[in-house]
Amino acid sequence: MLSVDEALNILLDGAGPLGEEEVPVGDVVGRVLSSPVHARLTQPPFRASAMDGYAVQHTENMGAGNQLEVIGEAAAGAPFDRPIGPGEAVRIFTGGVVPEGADHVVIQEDVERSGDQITITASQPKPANIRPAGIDFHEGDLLAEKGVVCHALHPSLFAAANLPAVIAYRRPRVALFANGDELKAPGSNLRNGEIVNSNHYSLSAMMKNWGGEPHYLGCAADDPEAIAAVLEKGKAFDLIVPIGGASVGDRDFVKQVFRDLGGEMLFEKVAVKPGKPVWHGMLGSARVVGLPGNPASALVTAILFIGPLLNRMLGRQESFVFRQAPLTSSLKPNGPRESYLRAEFKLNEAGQPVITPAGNQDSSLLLPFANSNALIRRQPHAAEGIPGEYVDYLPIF
Ligand SMILES: Nc1nc2c(c(=O)[nH]1)N[C@H]1C(S)=C(S)[C@@H](COP(=O)(O)OP(=O)(O)OC[C@H]3O[C@@H](n4cnc5c(N)ncnc54)[C@H](O)[C@@H]3O)O[C@H]1N2
Ligand code: MOO
Repeated sequence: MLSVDEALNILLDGAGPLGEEEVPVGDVVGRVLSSPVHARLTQPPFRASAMDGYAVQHTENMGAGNQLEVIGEAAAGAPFDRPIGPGEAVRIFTGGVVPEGADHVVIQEDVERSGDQITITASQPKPANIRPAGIDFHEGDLLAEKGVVCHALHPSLFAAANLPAVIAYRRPRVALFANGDELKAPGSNLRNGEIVNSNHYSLSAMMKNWGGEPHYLGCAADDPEAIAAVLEKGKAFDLIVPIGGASVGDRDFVKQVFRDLGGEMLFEKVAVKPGKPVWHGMLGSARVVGLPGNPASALVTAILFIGPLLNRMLGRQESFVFRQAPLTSSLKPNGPRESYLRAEFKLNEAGQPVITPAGNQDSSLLLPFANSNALIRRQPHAAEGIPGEYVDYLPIF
């Protein structure tokens, strides 16, 4: 059986970005830039007042008792269009254009005004309260590199640089479908043997977080024709993710139908626990990653395989960064598969990082997974783990 690394190498071989598109700045959060973004203007575009007050020419020993004549007003968006000279002042507001000739703004708290006369009431030791043009960035400056994943600060940064849109990699379109006669929608009256169809909800949420565009194509019955129909639909997508029917049961038809449709199988099993039946192939131009039906198996294999694949399809190269923390409880010796244990990472009462594996690691369980924020990685045949021993873990959620 392939190791996780061997399977990842096959899966990621040849995977790369899918194309580019223009994205309005308001929608860039989570998108990956496909080219560097440069400022289209200098910000601020002019010398701007940082305070409400009076723009003046600063003089040595300027301070209490100095009188100046107010010759006009400069509000934000409405500049005063003449230069000012010694002894003159222009009423100015925060964000207003500082008139030519002025190099200082006396804040209004330091001034008494009487008609068009102001008298300064406090020492003004040096020129202040003016933001030079371009203090934030200049036209042409690099705002964000190619490959950056935009976060909540980028929309305002790009907008402030006068950019209505930027160019990002197209999001991979993912078709996912469930299959199984026993699966019913949430809220159904379940008969004996039926369970709720739940995997695609969290899988879709994770794929969205990884930058993909998930489309749920529904739940196919355990019937080759139904599965063929949904796989055919999936061919129009970048990635097809069948959920369940991956194993060896008589009614696990997905892989057989995939082959009958001309699919090329690239691997069928991985030495990983949970998730051994995860499989991968090509159907036309669509990549296919088949996930096992057990919920924890589906979600762990999605983290291990679909996350990195979407990352590559978005032009990114990063791989997992494992961290280390000491165990709070013991672990049984590991079997022959690389294992990923649902676990909670936290700081203990002494403020030290610790990690606690969930008590039950059965691959059908969702509740302990939902209460976890990490996966502990155990190598094949790892010896018993003892409390205090450092283990590798992958932060999730
Ligand atoms: N003889 C063997 N039996 C099994 C093997 C094996 O190697 N030999 N592998 C086991 C492993 S490991 C796993 S994992 C499971 C996975 O099997 P399948 O991918 O074929 O999954 P199903 O049989 O379709 O379903 C398994 C389980 O999960 C439930 N399920 C399926 N889809 C959903 C869904 N969308 N939402 C919620 N729950 C779902 C399904 O009802 C079953 O209970 O096979 C072992 N067997
Ligand atoms: O690998 Mo299965 O996912 O062990 O239950």
